Amino acid sequence: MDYLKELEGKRLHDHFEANMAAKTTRRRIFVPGAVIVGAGPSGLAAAACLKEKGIPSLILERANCIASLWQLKTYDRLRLHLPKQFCELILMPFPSDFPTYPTKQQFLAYLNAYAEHFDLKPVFNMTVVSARFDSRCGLWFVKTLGLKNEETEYVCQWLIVATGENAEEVVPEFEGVDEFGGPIVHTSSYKSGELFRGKKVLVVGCGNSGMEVCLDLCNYNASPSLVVKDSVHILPQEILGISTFGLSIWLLKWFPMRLVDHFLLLVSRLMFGDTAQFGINRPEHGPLELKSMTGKTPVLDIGTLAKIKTGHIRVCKAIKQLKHQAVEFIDGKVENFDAIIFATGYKSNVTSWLMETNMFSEKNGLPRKPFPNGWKGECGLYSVGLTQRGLLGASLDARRIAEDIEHSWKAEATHFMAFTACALPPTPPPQP
Ligand SMILES: Cc1cc2nc3c(=O)[nH]c(=O)nc-3n(C[C@H](O)[C@H](O)[C@H](O)COP(=O)(O)OP(=O)(O)OC[C@H]3O[C@@H](n4cnc5c(N)ncnc54)[C@H](O)[C@@H]3O)c2cc1C
Ligand SMILES: NC(=O)C1=CN([C@@H]2O[C@H](COP(=O)(O)OP(=O)(O)OC[C@H]3O[C@@H](n4cnc5c(N)ncnc54)[C@H](OP(=O)(O)O)[C@@H]3O)[C@@H](O)[C@H]2O)C=CC1
Ligand SMILES: O=C(O)C(=O)Cc1c[nH]c2ccccc12
Repeated sequence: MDYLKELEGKRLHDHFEANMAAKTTRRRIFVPGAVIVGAGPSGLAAAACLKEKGIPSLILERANCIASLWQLKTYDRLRLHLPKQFCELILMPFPSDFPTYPTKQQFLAYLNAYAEHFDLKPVFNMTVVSARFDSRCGLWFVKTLGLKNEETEYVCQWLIVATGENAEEVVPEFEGVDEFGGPIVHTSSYKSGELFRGKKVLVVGCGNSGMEVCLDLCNYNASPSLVVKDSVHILPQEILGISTFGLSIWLLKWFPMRLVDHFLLLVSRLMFGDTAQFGINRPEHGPLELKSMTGKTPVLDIGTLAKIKTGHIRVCKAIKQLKHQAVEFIDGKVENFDAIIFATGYKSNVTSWLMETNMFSEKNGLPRKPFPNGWKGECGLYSVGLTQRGLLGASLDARRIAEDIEHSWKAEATHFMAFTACALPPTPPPQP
């Protein structure tokens, strides 16, 4: 009994101490210019565009480095899957000796050079937990927690959301997860197939991550199986040496999307055959139409399909439930597996911290207005890199945001000059 009392007393004391610590460290900082949430490629591009126009900004980043998605949550053999000209950030090209599809290390070196060139110094380990607009003073109040839960409130006129479409992992729930017994990981913590040599691995999800992880597993002599729940478009990364993405953009200048989709599907059929014969059905809508309607990115094949054709990667139906070291599929088949890798994608986290309901959809945390208009909200709120158009889309957003802020920045500077000119005493006439 005494022990319980002592425990309760200690709990109250700890609670009091923690509260005091948090209270004593609470700070409020006024930021001239914009606060940017997220130091990924989008946040960096926005800050660079503002800097170029002489507008100050402060980037708040929850991780301890820039581009944390690329640095901490991607596998070793990752390369950009679009050619470099579609992935460089605005205002600074890739070095000319970069290959067409830069490696993850090259892309990170470029991003570090970018931050250095524009002298961007994000505040790291600073997680934004809420942001609200106060209409009485016309300012944003951005609350953050540091590593020791210390609270800081940043106050600013412009708020730029750059937290990405991949802010949180999506991990579906299945009956029997606790029974499985083997490793279960998300692709964000997968580095290479080394740990899975000789193992039977089930990869759940057939987006670009799932497809590329399967290929990597093959290269390490693991035996991957791939869950294709519904359907997916697989396109060649290049058509006769020309990037499929580049070719599509060019064709879209001349032809309607449906026709370009027909072309892409025809060429894919010629190059791959009918993917349905390997258990991979194509969606009802064409690849570009589906991308623009739902944001679902087609898979750009870098060799996975060949491994499916040779049987090195097996295709499975959706999962019904997990069992001890085994998985039951909806077609009734039960198969043994040593490990499961969820390649089930990511989601935005904006609605969890932004106290504003107009600009972002509750459903997916992305701007309600479709591309190219999703970058601007109300009351000085902006978003960059959330229009499902990859790095190219982020650069476009960053440019528009900086141009927009520049208008009010200039207007205010003129206002301020006029105000100081009136408020200051007149200059005394020169002495003879
Ligand atoms: C494996 C992979 C490969 C890709 N390859 C390509 C490609 O080849 N070409 C292409 O165009 N696109 C590609 N993409 C799309 C991808 O969205 C972009 O590459 C890019 O990373 C997007 O940049 P971003 O800054 O918008 O988001 P992110 O890179 O995700 O950066 C967002 C940052 O915000 C931070 N953050 C999130 N929440 C908070 C918070 N509450 N407080 C503070 N900070 C926060 C995160 O820690 C992160 O550092 C790829 C994506 C993945 C996952
Ligand atoms: N080399 C590169 O440049 C690479 C780029 N990327 C990019 O990164 C982003 C994220 O890609 P990725 O991680 O693949 O995520 P995606 O969201 O693109 O794909 C997730 C996949 O998981 C499937 N899925 C979701 N839930 C389940 C479930 N319960 N059972 C079975 N399958 C499920 C989805 O199917 P459905 O849609 O039917 O629900 C979808 O096929 C994309 O933009 C992608 O293009 C990724 C890897 C490499
Ligand atoms: O979102 C991604 O993963 C990208 O790489 C960018 C992208 C934008 N539109 C596309 C259409 C086809 C393939 C990739 C993209």
